[in-house]
Amino acid sequence: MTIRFHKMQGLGNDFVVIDRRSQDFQASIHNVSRLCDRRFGVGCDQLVLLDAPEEGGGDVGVRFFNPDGSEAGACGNASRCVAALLGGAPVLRTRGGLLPSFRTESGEIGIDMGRPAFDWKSIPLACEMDSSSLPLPGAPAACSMGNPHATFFDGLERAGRDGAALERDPLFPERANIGCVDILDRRSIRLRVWERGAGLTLACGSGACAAVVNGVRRGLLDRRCEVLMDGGSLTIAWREADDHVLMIGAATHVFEGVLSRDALNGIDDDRAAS
Ligand SMILES: N[C@H](CCC[C@H](N)C(=O)O)C(=O)O
Repeated sequence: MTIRFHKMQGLGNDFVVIDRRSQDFQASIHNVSRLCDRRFGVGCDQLVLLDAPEEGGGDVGVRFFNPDGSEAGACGNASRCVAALLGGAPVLRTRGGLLPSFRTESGEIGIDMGRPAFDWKSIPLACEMDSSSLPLPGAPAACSMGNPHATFFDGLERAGRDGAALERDPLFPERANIGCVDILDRRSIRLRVWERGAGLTLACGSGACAAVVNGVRRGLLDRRCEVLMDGGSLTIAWREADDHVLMIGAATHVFEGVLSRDALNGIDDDRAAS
């Protein structure tokens, strides 16, 4: 038995996409971590599963899993890859909500990432507090884009230096993605993200959305920004009319593959992640 997959990347943030509308795949913690492993499996920053939309609406159900087996409610770069893979302008049903997609004249892919959330219970944070400035060194701002993000505005270095500890700070009961910003001007920033359950990546789409939103909240950025990351750049616009965040950037299909189920041994592992 084998499993067909697509390998895709958005600004070097790379994904394995498995369409479960035509084949079985159980997203056990073991299977996810083995498949994401760059030596024992295919290797990727996140595993992306496509399912029938069912009652949730949208054209396709999309779920995102980190290499540690944890599930993420949002994944911006992977959402653009799924939209590119399916063609047209599909509406993705994610745990973070329904995400419409579109294609620009230049061939880039846009995703409406919906509204950010700032209240402590939605992010979530450990207790009630002002999420625009957390009681941590560097006073980050926090928000949810369907997944939790903390954004620091004092340079890129913290991501690699303190990301692992900050991801698991008790302030974040579901952990957090840690974004570190170097402001170039009000309409352009550099960003590096230590991703929850994945570590440093070359780019983070939901992290780019969170960085712009948090920068606007802090009076540091305009609502439309170019976000430059190690793997490439995204255009982010936080629309005033409806509070939605639009993300536009590249998405690339790298190859199609066939995975031997032997590679996953324990495929029917009963520790199902979902
Ligand atoms: N690479 C993704 C973010 C993954 C978020 C995941 N690490 C989480 O647990 O929230 C992106 O482009 O938005």
